[in-house]
Amino acid sequence: MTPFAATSPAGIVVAGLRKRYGATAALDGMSFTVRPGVVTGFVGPNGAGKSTTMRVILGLDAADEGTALIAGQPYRSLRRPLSHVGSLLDAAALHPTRSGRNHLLWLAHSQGLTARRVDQVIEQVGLPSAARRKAGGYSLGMRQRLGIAGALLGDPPVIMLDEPFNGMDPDGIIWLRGFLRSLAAEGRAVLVSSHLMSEVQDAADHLVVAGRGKVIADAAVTDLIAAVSGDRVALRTTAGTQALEVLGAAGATGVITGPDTINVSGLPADRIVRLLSAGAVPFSEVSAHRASLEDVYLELTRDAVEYRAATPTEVRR
Ligand SMILES: Nc1ncnc2c1ncn2[C@@H]1O[C@H](COP(=O)(O)OP(=O)(O)OP(=O)(O)O)[C@@H](O)[C@H]1O
Repeated sequence: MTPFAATSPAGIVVAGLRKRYGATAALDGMSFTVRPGVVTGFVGPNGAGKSTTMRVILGLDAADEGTALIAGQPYRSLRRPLSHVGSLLDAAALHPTRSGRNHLLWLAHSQGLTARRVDQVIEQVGLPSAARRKAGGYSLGMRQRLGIAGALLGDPPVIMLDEPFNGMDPDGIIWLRGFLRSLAAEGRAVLVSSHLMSEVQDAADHLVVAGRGKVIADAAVTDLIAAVSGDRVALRTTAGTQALEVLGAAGATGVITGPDTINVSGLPADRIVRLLSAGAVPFSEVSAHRASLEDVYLELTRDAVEYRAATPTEVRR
């Protein structure tokens, strides 16, 4: 191994990418890192700059400013690129009269890879029964699987998939989540984009949330959920006034949300239980509020959505 290879960072490092298309700033300082052994979800509303970032990483588009490196090198200087990074950008980009297997053979031969490797990846993505049929007749879900097989051909340490859940049925989605996790468990750096948070749920360990060409959050999924959940605790009690008095005296604030429900902030759930018990205040439930990934996404992207349908009130105005 050369000293350069030994010291170059693994995975993907994107730093300060800027790109304009006329008046549109598609990328406005996009920066993040995709680490080995981790599935990084790349999410954000339509037009956030996810596809442009991926195209720049793959050298298909040039940035006006900034750098995008794979294992410390720009894509264009990688020798035998399929063995460094596997990608799926557009599942529809297929020769319709060629079979799925022939499509992969053509890709493999261009990189000095064997037919045996082609059959291995077909097996891995669950496509053996369809591999010899014309790709033009494939459903979008099957095209996604074929595209993922192509990304795996060179057994690369970095995998990058743009909207791979698109068009997949529920079984396919469950399969892909597990598959992405297994690729990361083998030590690969996996970047997967989606404009739907629900798709990357249970697949990504880390999230890069993009909006208007830059990163608006970059954190572990568990940290993001904790931050958006806040310290709210849901309390169910028939003695609301008494509960508010006891908890208020200990520094908490409460908002009555229903006939026997209160949202409490400022104290952890176990302390609330102890205080209510000590004050002989009856209660039937105390539960820490846990935000869903969907809540996290909506909270973070509220100001970054480029195309939002007018609400009925806005229409009436
Ligand atoms: N070739 C192009 N010519 C002009 N504008 C472009 C081009 N490619 C992207 N854009 C614009 O750049 C911005 C970012 O687009 P991009 O496709 O990267 O976003 P995205 O996050 O991938 O969105 P989506 O989820 O819709 O694919 C958008 O405003 C888009 O209209």
